[in-house]
Amino acid sequence: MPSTSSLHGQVTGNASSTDRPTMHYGKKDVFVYRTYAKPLTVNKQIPESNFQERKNTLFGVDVQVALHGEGFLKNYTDGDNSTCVATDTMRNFIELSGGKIEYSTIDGFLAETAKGFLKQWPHIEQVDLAGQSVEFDDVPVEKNGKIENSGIMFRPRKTERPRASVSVRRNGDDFEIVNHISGITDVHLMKITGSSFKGFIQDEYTKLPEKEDRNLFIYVDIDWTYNNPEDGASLDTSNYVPAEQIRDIAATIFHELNDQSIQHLVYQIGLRILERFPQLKDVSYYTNNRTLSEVAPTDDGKGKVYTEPTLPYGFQAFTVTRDDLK
Ligand SMILES: O=c1[nH]c(=O)c2[nH]c(=O)[nH]c2[nH]1
Repeated sequence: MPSTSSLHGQVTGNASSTDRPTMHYGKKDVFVYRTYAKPLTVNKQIPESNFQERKNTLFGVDVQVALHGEGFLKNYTDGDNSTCVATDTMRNFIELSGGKIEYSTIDGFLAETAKGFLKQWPHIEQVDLAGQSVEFDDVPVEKNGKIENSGIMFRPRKTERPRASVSVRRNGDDFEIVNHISGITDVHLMKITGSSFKGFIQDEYTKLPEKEDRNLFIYVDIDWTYNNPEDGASLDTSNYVPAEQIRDIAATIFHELNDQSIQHLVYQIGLRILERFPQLKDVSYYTNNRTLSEVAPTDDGKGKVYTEPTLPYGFQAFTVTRDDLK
């Protein structure tokens, strides 16, 4: 089950031509930080977002790699390491790749790095790479009487981190992207009014009261795929959909919809995303319900006092596809 803290896209699956579907190995938590990477600029303005540019002055990513190939079998069966690429070597390769490629997205960095692995070691059949952004915000400081972004000083941020995963497979002399998912993790949004939850099954197990109006606090991970994986995973970003625009669509729909449940909300967000971006194939969610527990109304009658919700938390998973738009 995915969690809000896990790396995107588990690097598993049957990719080898052997009949050993689980044979793969690699390294996780390879951190790459690059200063002065290429900026990502917006391709299409949408009404829900004023996002213009991801400057990438400090680009950080937490990478996971896995290699597949029949050539690795003898490492297991014979203790013969002659084909073994040490996982420490993989780590070095990824870190150095961070400075060799002109990428502006995690997706582009991962896809090009995967191709680099296939070029460097001819017995590798497939490379899976997953990466989750390590986000830094430019810190506003006083400069000549005005508050402006520092440009050289940053503070880390734990939420709203773009992520991607790609699998690149050798196909003769060529390389083929066989899987690509783009996403954003840990979008945390709370709406203090304008959400309800009622009409659910009432039986001898039901304790939850119906709510005509509740606060709704969700942690959501959103992932999307492209009709053509090259649009999302190449260094040319002219058809790329920035995670910031997806995040802003989610917030706008949450704001404007009188949602009947989290299920109702995520479906509407998915429809809007697919409407705005025809190059996308589908949008998937994993939500976590962190709705605050109500303690009491305030004495002045204007507000309410809440406290943290207690375990366990509910979750929802759903994929909206182009068929849902019809
Ligand atoms: O939006 C919600 N969906 C549910 O399925 C659910 N179940 C629950 O207890 N609270 C909620 N809220």
